[in-house]
This record gives sequence, structure tokens and C-alpha cells, in this order.
Amino acid sequence: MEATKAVQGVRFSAMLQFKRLGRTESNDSLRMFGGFKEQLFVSSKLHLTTPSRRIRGRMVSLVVACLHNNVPAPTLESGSFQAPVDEKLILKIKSQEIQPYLSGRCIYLVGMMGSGKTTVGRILSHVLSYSFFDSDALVEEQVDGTSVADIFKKYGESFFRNKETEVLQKLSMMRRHVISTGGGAVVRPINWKYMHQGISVWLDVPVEALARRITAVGTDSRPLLHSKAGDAYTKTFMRLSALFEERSEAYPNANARVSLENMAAKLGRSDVSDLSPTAIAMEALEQIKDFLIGEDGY
Ligand SMILES: Nc1ncnc2c1ncn2[C@@H]1O[C@H](COP(=O)(O)OP(=O)(O)O)[C@@H](O)[C@H]1O
Ligand SMILES: O=C(O)C1=C[C@@H](OP(=O)(O)O)[C@@H](O)[C@H](O)C1
Repeated sequence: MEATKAVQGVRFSAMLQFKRLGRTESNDSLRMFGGFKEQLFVSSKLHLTTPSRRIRGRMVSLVVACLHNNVPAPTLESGSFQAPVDEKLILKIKSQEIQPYLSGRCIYLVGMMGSGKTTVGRILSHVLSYSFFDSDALVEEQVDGTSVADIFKKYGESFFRNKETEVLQKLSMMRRHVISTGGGAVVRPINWKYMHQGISVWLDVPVEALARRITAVGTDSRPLLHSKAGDAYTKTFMRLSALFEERSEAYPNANARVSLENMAAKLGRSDVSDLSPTAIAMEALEQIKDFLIGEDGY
């Protein structure tokens, strides 16, 4: 039987020491569960086709030899198959790489509405074993569960901004949180004082892509985009462009920048829409690492 068949349908909890991926080869053990009553031990040799730290999306060859119920591997199964490198494992490795430099500091995601702060923030919090907070949701809690749209309608934008600053002040005293900030949090210098207690990351997404994403979900929860005239995409695009213009000097205050245009160019993609939240989270970790290493003077 081929090794591919031997592992077919088996869900496994991989304990592969991917930390070693920088090497061309490593020997490790996988402990596999499911589909079999007995535990199946697989000794593996992992070959990277090109030794590189940038292994994103590359296929690796995993040479597998199985040991089942203490029957030696050669008499049971052996073979090799191509396996896609698990993005989640890579994320985990990258997160482990930065943990010593991060030393529990919070991560603040900044960027325009729809830039993916919440989506990417949740992924980052998961891999870093941090808690996730959305500053808009915390403002809503402070105002008895009133939605951001209603806060703007009832009390106005300044009231919302004051609450947002209060929330950021409280968060600045905490540790081990990933925070998705509101798109306009960057305009108040005092907010930067709080966000600089942690590491800030700007998700820099072209306005066209933002407008596409927001048009797809509607503008109900985003009062600054409410408008009656024109078709949904055009009015969202126009409003976002004006807001981005006003804030274009504020976003670069962030410690690290994830540019979707740069990512797409690097990966040979013609459209930033092809970049998955996981890929963006990986790039965020990479950029955070560069910042932290620079900060440490290495
Ligand atoms: N990389 C991505 N590709 C496609 N759609 C995305 C991506 N990231 C986020 N989205 C979608 O865009 C919308 C806005 O994302 P969200 O994370 O809420 O942004 P923010 O918190 O910055 O306002 C959501 O519908 C989300 O599913
Ligand atoms: O850009 C802005 O000024 C705003 C962005 C919103 O958050 P998201 O960026 O999470 O949509 C929310 O804070 C509020 O509607 C104002």
C-alpha cells in the first residue's frame, strides 16, 4: 500500500518541529489519531526543495515510514508524497519567532474601514494566544450596547471619538491583546500615545479593494459611509478616497506596514483580492518581526 493511502482520511495532530524548517531536512515523529483504533506512529523525513526561511505556499516532500502496533516500519508502510505546507503551522512558527521580542505587548491593527483589521486580527490573536478586542465593540459596550451607527446619529462623531480614546487608554494598560481599532482612531495624536504602548500595524489596502469589500457587505454599520446619492460602489469609493486623503499622513505612524500592493507584487498576483486573510496575517507577523528585530538593534 502506498503511504498516501496509509494516511488517507486520518486526522492527525502534528507535532512536527517546524521550527527546523530552515534546514533542508529533519527527522521527526508524528502521532496520528482517528480512523484507527490503535495509535499509529509515523517517522518522517521532511525535505524542503529549496532551503529558505520563506517557505510560504511551497510544497514539501514528506518521506513517511509507519510503525503500527510495534511492527517495524519497512514491513508495514513506507513511501513519499507531496504535502502542502500547512499555513496554520507556518503562522504558528512565525508567531513563536516573535514572541520573545514581543514580550506580551499588545498589537494594534490600524487601517481604513474594511481593511481587514477584524478578520486578520482574529487570526493573529489565535496564533499568538492573545485575546482579541474590537475597539468599536468596546465603545458600543460603554454606551449601553448602542451601535456605532446609532452613537453617531444620537450623539455625534466627537462623542464617539472621546469614547474611542477612553477605550484605547484602558487597553494601553493591558497585555497580550490584539486590538482592531476603528479606521479613524489614527487621527488623534493622543491615541498614538496609547497605541505606542504596544506594536501598531497598518493594513494598507487600496481604496478600490476597500470599496469592493464594503459594497459587498453594505454600509449599515459604518455611518461615515452613509449616503443617499449614486450607486453603492461609486459612493463608497468616493467617500473612502476622501477619508484616506485626510488620514494619509496618520497611518504611517504605525510601527509596521502591511501593503497589499507590495504583497501582490511579491507573490506575482495581479489583484490584491487574491490575498487571503491568512496570507495577510503571515505578512503582518513578518513585518512585526522586522520591526521588533530593528528595535532590538540587531
Ligand atoms: N483578505 C481579504 N480578502 C477578501 N475579503 C476580506 C479580506 N479581509 C477582510 N475581508 C472582508 O472585508 C470586510 C471587512 O473586513 P473587516 O475585517 O471587518 O475590516 P475592518 O475591521 O478593518 O473594518 C469583511 O466582509 C471581510 O470578510
Ligand atoms: O473610519 C472611521 O472613522 C470609522 C471606522 C469604523 O471602524 P472600522 O474601521 O472597523 O469599520 C468605526 O470606528 C466608525 O464607523 C468610524
